Amino acid sequence: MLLLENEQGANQEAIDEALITKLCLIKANKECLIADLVLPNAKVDVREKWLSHEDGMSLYAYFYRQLAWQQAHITLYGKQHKIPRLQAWYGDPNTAYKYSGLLMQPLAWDPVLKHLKTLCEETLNVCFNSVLANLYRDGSDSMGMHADDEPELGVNPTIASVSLGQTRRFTFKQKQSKESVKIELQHSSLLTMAGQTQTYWQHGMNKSRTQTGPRINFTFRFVHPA
Ligand SMILES: O=C(O)CCC(=O)C(=O)O
Ligand SMILES: [Fe+2]
Repeated sequence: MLLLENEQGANQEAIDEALITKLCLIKANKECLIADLVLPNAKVDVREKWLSHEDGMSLYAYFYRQLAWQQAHITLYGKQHKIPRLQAWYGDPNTAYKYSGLLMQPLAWDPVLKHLKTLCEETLNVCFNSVLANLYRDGSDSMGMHADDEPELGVNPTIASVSLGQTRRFTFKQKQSKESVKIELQHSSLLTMAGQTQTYWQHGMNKSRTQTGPRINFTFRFVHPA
């Protein structure tokens, strides 16, 4: 019996190793179209079908199962609230990140997540050292309007945002005029926010009654070590 259990364990590990090797061979579509969003004082573009549909599905299934998803709490006016999504923060050892009063220590890179980072770096010619992973379990999970403008991201950060799973509507809102622009973030797409986007605009994702399937999003960043 013990032997059988050991054998099964070894087998499972072999499968995982093979799967990781396969996922680390995924390539991004170098020819995909780049659509620029027309937002004043911002630099935002979207690459739809940046990954093939099938590769995106395989990555989605792996990350859903494999990442250390947690439901964090934030404290607002002295009261604790569960944030309406699951999150995980991965990065190089010196990339602790403060977010809504939470100090998040990075988890060590998962090999497939590190590969996805490399694909973003190759596409954009930018270095990243950390990523916030978000899992929106259904349409009632969301992210409030915010700018990724923490000092540790530096001036005019480039942020690469990869979407897998359910398409969700994403909103940009100009900080001063409150003008808003909505786009649909599709499975396997890459959205890039750069230049002065975080200075002049907020972004976020409302709850949805129609877009109810689960979605995973990664925002790759470069955190300047403290
Ligand atoms: O889920 C998304 O598309 C956006 C996530 C985001 O804005 C963030 O992680 O800062
Ligand atoms: Fe953000």
